[in-house]
Amino acid sequence: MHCIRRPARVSAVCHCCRKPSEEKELTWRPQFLPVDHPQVQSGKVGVLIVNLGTPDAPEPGPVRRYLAEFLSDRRVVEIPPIAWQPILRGIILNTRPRKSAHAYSQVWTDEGSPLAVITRNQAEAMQTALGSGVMVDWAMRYGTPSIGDRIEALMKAGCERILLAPLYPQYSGATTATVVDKAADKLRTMRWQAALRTLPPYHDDPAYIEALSSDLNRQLNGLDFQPEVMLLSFHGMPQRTLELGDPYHCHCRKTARLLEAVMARPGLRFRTTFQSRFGRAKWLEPATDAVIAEEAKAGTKRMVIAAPGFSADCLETLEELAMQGRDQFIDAGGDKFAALSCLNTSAAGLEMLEKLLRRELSGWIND
Ligand SMILES: C=CC1=C(C)c2cc3[nH]c(cc4nc(cc5[nH]c(cc1n2)c(C)c5CCC(=O)O)C(CCC(=O)O)=C4C)c(C)c3C=C
Ligand SMILES: [Fe+2]
Ligand SMILES: [Fe+2]
Repeated sequence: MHCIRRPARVSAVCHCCRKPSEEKELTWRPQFLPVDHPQVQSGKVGVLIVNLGTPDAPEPGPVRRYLAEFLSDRRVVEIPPIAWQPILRGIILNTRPRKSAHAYSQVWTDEGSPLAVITRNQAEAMQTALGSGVMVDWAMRYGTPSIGDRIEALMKAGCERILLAPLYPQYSGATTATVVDKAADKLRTMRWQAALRTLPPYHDDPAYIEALSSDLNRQLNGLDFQPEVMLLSFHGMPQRTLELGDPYHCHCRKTARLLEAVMARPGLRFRTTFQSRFGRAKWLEPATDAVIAEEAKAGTKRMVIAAPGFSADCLETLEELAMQGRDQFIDAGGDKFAALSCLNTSAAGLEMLEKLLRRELSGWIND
């Protein structure tokens, strides 16, 4: 019998051929084993939490590098590279980095970009929650730390099984799928691959809806005004992706419908909108900025906005919604405005995340 899988172990001894990895430990090596047997660590389970990515600094150079990688992903911009790359290199990367760097500088923290800081904190909290039987790490799809490097690190630490957890509740080709592609690119280079599981979209998972409902209700109860309308603003996508069969739009709509029902706040109107339009193509509608202005012009005085599709606060929520959104609302005649936080490391958010991860780890770890 060659090999029986054993519980998690990181050993200096290969548990298959029982070859000690350190030459000095070779007290009993049978004659037939090769002397150059590599060091082996095995039997562990890893979780890799992934989010979109962010520049390394709020300056034009790092933002340019980040945007170049992000916007060259063919799942993000579905224009043939022969047409797109000249526009990207010739126009966008010469104009947008300066503007975006300024926006980033308004939300940057002492510890770094909010998206990276919060994602790291979520991973640390999951390490504590799941215990030492699992190794939890985090990565970014674009920029650093990269998915490939962190998969390699988990495997070097002995993880033979990895749960890849893109923190996108709503699936889209431009987010969830490209994370899986990137992980597969890394595995493609390996002789001995880890077994991979992926966290499915959780847009309608009762644990996610409950977590959102309880955390948003908690934040609403702490406001010093009673909002008339609550916008549920999701990141936009080109309209064409919906027509091509991407489920993202349906997932967003379903999250919004379930959330509104569970939040049960009579007297509060809910509207679903799509933000962060990029480029000239038609994007999903209605657009968040248009609805903010339309509401204020129609006489709405008190508005709150939440972004249920973002697991962590980032440029798009802290600058675009909380800062620009407020200005748009007040300039158009509104009076009171609040942008609510994402689930981040709230108690409700972490409890939900632990539940989802434990479920997907089922059979790999003891409950
Ligand atoms: C939550 C899901 C996201 C989807 C869907 C999404 C699609 C998408 N985004 C762009 C272009 C940009 N997005 C940018 C920032 C950004 N996008 C998401 C999430 C989704 N994007 C996040 C979490 C962030 C914030 C990153 C951060 O560092 O805080 C940016 C960069 C910022 C800027 O220059 O404005 C761009 C550009 C496209 C084209 C797209 C769908 C096809
Ligand atoms: Fe985006
Ligand atoms: Fe649908």
